[in-house]
Amino acid sequence: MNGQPQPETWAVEASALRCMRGDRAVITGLDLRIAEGSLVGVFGSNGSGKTTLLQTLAGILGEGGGTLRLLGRPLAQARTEVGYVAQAVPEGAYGGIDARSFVGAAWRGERWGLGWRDAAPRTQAVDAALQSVDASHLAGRPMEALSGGERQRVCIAQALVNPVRLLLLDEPLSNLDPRAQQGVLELVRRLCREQALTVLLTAHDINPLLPVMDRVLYLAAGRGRIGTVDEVVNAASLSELYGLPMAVARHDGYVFIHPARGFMPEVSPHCGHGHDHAHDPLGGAR
Ligand SMILES: Nc1ncnc2c1ncn2[C@@H]1O[C@H](COP(=O)(O)OP(=O)(O)OP(=O)(O)O)[C@@H](O)[C@H]1O
Repeated sequence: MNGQPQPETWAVEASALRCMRGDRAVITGLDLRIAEGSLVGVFGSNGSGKTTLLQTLAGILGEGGGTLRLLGRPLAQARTEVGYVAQAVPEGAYGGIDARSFVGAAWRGERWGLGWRDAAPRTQAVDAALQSVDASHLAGRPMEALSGGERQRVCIAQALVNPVRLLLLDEPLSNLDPRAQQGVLELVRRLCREQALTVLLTAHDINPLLPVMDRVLYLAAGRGRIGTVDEVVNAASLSELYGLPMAVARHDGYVFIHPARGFMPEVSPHCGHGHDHAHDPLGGAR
């Protein structure tokens, strides 16, 4: 792509991948190659399968067919090097836990119980994870008392408490104001650069990601297309993907995507996630 040398090991390599919800294929055939250390924005209408894809890559949902390799290995062998941050949990779901305990709860030593021998490595891992997201000062604060942006940082720290190389973030920008969104994106960009971490990040609005992402993955109608913004986000490419005539307009550095004869609210730059998308004409694969 773009004449760039191709890496020997892809962070994500999928061919004809099917992603399932129960017995239903949400994504019917996805070809994907993502270079290590890249930041990929994952977009698509409500129900197009963004969460399903991330949960498949995280090994939470089983694959329904095709091939999938992560970090050069079959998913089962790479799983411990994959971190996943789910969509925001409802208020009150943290049960009074503080940020340090929240991060530490994911440390893999917890699985076998915490003996005195494990306490020091766990403390070190938690401190390092909080520090890597500039959240050391939040360690003693209850999760419930954090702002949305602070909480998102701590959630990312939790995913980094084990030595991961692929980080999957499901809508980390939702319900954040533009400044907090920018803070999270700068953090993610830095993690890619400094730790060679590969990040897939789902979002509804492409615009905040334009300055930071290396590749766009657009999902529609059970399929997906990956490339640079210019390669993917244009009328011809999206029309083919959706199977509908799509229009892409650029104005003042913003990108607007909508059906050529309609309205698709979730990709407006001002769209948050707090309103009803039920009339979205471009819902995912049926
Ligand atoms: N727990 C579930 N059980 C069964 N079907 C589900 C479940 N979660 C999602 N689905 C279905 O799978 C399809 C893909 O959903 P998914 O959440 O992956 O889409 P999405 O692109 O992340 O959507 P959104 O933008 O609304 O978060 C949808 O049709 C949805 O109804």
